[in-house]
Amino acid sequence: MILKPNQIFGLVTLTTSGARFTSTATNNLQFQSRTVSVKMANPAVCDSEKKLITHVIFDMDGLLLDTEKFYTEVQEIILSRFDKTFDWSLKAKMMGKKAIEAARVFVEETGISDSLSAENFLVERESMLQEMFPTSELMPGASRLVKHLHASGVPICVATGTHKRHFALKTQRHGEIFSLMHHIVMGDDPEVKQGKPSPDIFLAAARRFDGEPVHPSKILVFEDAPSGVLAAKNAGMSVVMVPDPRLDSAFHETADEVVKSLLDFDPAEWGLPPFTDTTA
Ligand SMILES: O=P(O)(O)OC[C@H](O)CO
Ligand SMILES: [Mg+2]
Repeated sequence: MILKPNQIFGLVTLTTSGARFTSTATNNLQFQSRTVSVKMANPAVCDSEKKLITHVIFDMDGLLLDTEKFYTEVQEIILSRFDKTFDWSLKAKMMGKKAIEAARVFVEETGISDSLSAENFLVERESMLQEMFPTSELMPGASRLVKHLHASGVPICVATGTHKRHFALKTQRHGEIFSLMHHIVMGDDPEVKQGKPSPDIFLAAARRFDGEPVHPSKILVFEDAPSGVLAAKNAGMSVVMVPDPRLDSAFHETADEVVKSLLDFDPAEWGLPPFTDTTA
């Protein structure tokens, strides 16, 4: 069964047939201290289609860079002012989105919009984020995978909901990795009319590769956020999800593959050049 983009603008639950996932031996992945059941429920991509992958698009926050924790921390601080707590069901609705879109979700879902507008929420969190972002670290396996794909001649790029100013702060210690990207599309790009789960950003990223237009079925996206996984599927692309272990496993079901870390991704299973090293 092939999903059409307009079938999956919301979260879908599909059957498990034909699905593949990376785990130890069963469909239970051990994530730190708790076990999360991982059902690969999207049969949209079969094994023969996987071998068609020629191009790769990386998400950034929470996927290449360990930056989602900064947003979580700041949002916890702001909510505590209202005697409220920040939880992962709200986090799941915010992550991956453009700043103003996530901000609207935040103030509305927590019921504080009468006291704090989305715009003022962004102002309030800005100074804290500006201090945190320059300390950003790479996620495990990010450097190895990016360097491998680049060295193998696979065209790679970044599609991130973050805007230009924050991108510069987050990546200032990681110029080497980001310089390997063919291009980088950010949330404030004029072609990105709507943030994830709209396919805008991934379609814009696909258009900017060199050469003939790349068909979405030849593109593999790496994402950590539910909205990002949906955006990739809405763009007609394949997607490997690397979710935070605290995210509800129901969000895994839209992805074509779920891995607990980029270290567990095997390029050869997607027809991409295999790793030749044994180190991570
Ligand atoms: O996950 P990204 O890279 O699209 O970034 C989105 C926001 O900046 C953070 O959730
Ligand atoms: Mg992300």
